[in-house]
Amino acid sequence: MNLLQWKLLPLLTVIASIFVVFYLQHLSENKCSLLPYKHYWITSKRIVTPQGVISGAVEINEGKIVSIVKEEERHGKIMGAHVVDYSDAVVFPGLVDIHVHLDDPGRSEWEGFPSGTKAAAAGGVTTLVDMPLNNFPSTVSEETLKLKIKAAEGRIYVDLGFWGGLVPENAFNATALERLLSAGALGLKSFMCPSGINDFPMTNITHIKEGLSVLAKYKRPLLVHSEVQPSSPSSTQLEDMQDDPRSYLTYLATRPPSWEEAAVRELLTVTKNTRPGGPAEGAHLHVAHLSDSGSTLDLIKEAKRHGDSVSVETCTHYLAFSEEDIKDGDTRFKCAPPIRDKANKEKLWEALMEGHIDMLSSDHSPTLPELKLLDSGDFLKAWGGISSLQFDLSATWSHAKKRGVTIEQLALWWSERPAKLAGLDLKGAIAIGKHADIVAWAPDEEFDVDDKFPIHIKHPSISAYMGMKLSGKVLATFVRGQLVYEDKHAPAACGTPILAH
Ligand SMILES: NC(=O)N[C@H]1NC(=O)NC1=O
Ligand SMILES: [Zn+2]
Ligand SMILES: [Zn+2]
Repeated sequence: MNLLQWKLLPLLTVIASIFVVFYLQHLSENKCSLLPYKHYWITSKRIVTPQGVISGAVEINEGKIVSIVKEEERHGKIMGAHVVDYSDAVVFPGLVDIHVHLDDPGRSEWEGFPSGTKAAAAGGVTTLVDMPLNNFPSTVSEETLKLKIKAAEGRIYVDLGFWGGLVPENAFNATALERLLSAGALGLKSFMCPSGINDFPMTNITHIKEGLSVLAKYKRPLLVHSEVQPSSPSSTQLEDMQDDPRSYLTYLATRPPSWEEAAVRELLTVTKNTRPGGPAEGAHLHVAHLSDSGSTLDLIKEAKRHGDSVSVETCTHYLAFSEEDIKDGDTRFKCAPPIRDKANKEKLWEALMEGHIDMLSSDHSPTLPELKLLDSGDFLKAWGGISSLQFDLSATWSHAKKRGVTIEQLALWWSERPAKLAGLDLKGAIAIGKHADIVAWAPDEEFDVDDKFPIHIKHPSISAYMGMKLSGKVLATFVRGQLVYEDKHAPAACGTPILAH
């Protein structure tokens, strides 16, 4: 018995210590990141900084960028340090997508925070700003914003900010708007036409004027869905209602460019107030998802020349597709304002490259596949909204590179300017002191978006990008220094809600 004890005891001690070591390792494992360290360097021959593309190294410590060195200055500096080398791949500021509908809480079966933010991480998008509608209840008060922040807790894989809603119910109630802004909404969003969601009613220009005067105090923007439905529909629109609802042209004719033009014309009567010395100085008006590159854009250019504080975004789908590509019945492409013809698309690209369109967004607005009515292909009844979030970067790059767009321009449109609009000082650039929000991607690598491709949005079948070949493959995504995606996601959802103060 004694002898047995003497033999067993050391064996038991060894087994126990193995367990202890494993347990401690497990405890110290950082579930937020696929990297085991917090202080390291990222190296690449193509690092995109606001001062240009450099070959060199970026030092990251405790979630922030602490130094950036060029190749020729690098020697010795990173000896003995942890290095993640991306060689020829592009090291780019993480994308800031200021226009997404994640539908959480309340309609998370449409998308939801976990799948939406996982798709973002897989696509190189490190910050999202969620729209106040399609979730339920709509985010139009301090209380409803708090519900959203609570729903995001422990369920987001990238950082997430929130727009509040400007609706008739709160537009004349400055106290309610102030409470919503004080609770952290980065700005407000309103619609000048029916939003498609009953609990988010449209605003008129008086509501918008009131909203701007409150926003001026907070120096935060108002984003507007700028389409106005004429009070009496034109004869062509009435005829079109009897046309084939499966035809894309039928749908296109129901929302002509004149809707966008009429909305912007009205908006510009109040943006005068945002000029220096004006009654709404400090407020800013942002035209969401411009599709019309004609008269609507001309009006915006003129307002900018006069010193109005205005900006405008267009979306990936207006740059990637045109009316000519859309097959009858393919309601995956239904959105508002609609995707117009090829000549319009080319003019949007020109306007971007000339600096008249300031930035890009996805307007990722998914729903349940049943509501896209893919079986009947009825463009008039199907849900309007494009599912694209994971392919923001690759889809824009695939088309941009054919037009001689530089990688620095892409960073301006997708990171720096949207971060600035949303007031996110620590986001949007690879620069010392900023959050280490970074995406490494291979600009020449092509891939097919098909059933074999890991798509993370909840309903891949309704994505407009299914079946496409894209270039610009995302290799790795870092949020505040945490490697959140590299072929797989980090185990834990460690994105943080971003609240304005
Ligand atoms: N409610 C909603 O998401 N609407 C969006 N969908 C779309 O195509 N345009 C929008 O504004
Ligand atoms: Zn909209
Ligand atoms: Zn939208």
